[in-house]
Amino acid sequence: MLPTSMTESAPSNLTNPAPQGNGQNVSDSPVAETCIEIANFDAWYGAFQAIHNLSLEIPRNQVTAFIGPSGCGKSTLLRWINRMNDIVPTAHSKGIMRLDDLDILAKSTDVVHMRRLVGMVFQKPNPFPKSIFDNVAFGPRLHMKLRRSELEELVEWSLRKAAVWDEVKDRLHAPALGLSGGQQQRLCIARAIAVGPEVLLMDEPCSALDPASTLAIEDLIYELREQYTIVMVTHNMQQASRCSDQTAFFFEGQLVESGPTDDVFTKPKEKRTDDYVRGRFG
Ligand SMILES: Nc1ncnc2c1ncn2[C@@H]1O[C@H](COP(=O)(O)OP(=O)(O)OP(=O)(O)O)[C@@H](O)[C@H]1O
Repeated sequence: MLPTSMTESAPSNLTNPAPQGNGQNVSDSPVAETCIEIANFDAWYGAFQAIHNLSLEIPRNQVTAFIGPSGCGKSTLLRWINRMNDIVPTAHSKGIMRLDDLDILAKSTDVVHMRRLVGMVFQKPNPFPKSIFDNVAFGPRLHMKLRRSELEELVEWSLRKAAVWDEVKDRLHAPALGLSGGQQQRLCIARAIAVGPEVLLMDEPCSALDPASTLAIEDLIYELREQYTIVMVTHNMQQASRCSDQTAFFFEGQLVESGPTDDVFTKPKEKRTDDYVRGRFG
């Protein structure tokens, strides 16, 4: 059973602080609905093709892990899902990438709006050099018109959801950079969910953390999928098997196979997957 803080719904009078999808938990539904559709997707850096004709459906309210050896294109794909590669001048792509009805790759898509729907958490926690409160309030101040009391309510809701409220509630106006690495990463998750995303992208979110903080973030990821669709890049096979529902294995810019995590780990269809998950290369 989830702790109270994780089951509370968002403050009712706020503008879209909760996920903007249908909020349906996949465990109530026999067939997972697709949240992100990727079809015939190719991506390049200049003339170098980093992703080849990749098609994948990412189910709603599940954790999907991207695994594969270094340089196989996991981060490239993740970064296209919220157009982070727009800032890389040589990066270009073609194919289909949709979040529900939103065409992620279309030039006409409002990237600021899209990034509200698709939040990102990075390898190294990257709080702003501001207070804990101001980190979480940053997005809502930019996107929502809230009264002070509403903003305070939303900051508390987000910090509770990210399972860090109890540790920071007495020092909300202290610098975020004074928190431990694990607390900073949970703060970054709170900052990401404060604007009401549907999807959380996580690029090796635990790689800079100690084992105890890693377990805390893994528990959090698993619980957050009740409300968000999560896509996580990880090099840690135990982590993928502990906290993902679906796993996609990439090799040299291609998707080798994807499916329920148990199947990919215990009865993979492809020999390359079997070799990788058993640690024979990588
Ligand atoms: N900004 C860039 N400019 C040029 N090439 C890039 C750039 N970013 C990534 N690449 C190349 O694209 C390929 C895929 O890289 P990517 O970072 O997506 O792999 P990855 O699977 O996430 O690797 P890792 O697990 O090491 O993070 C690699 O060959 C990489 O060198």
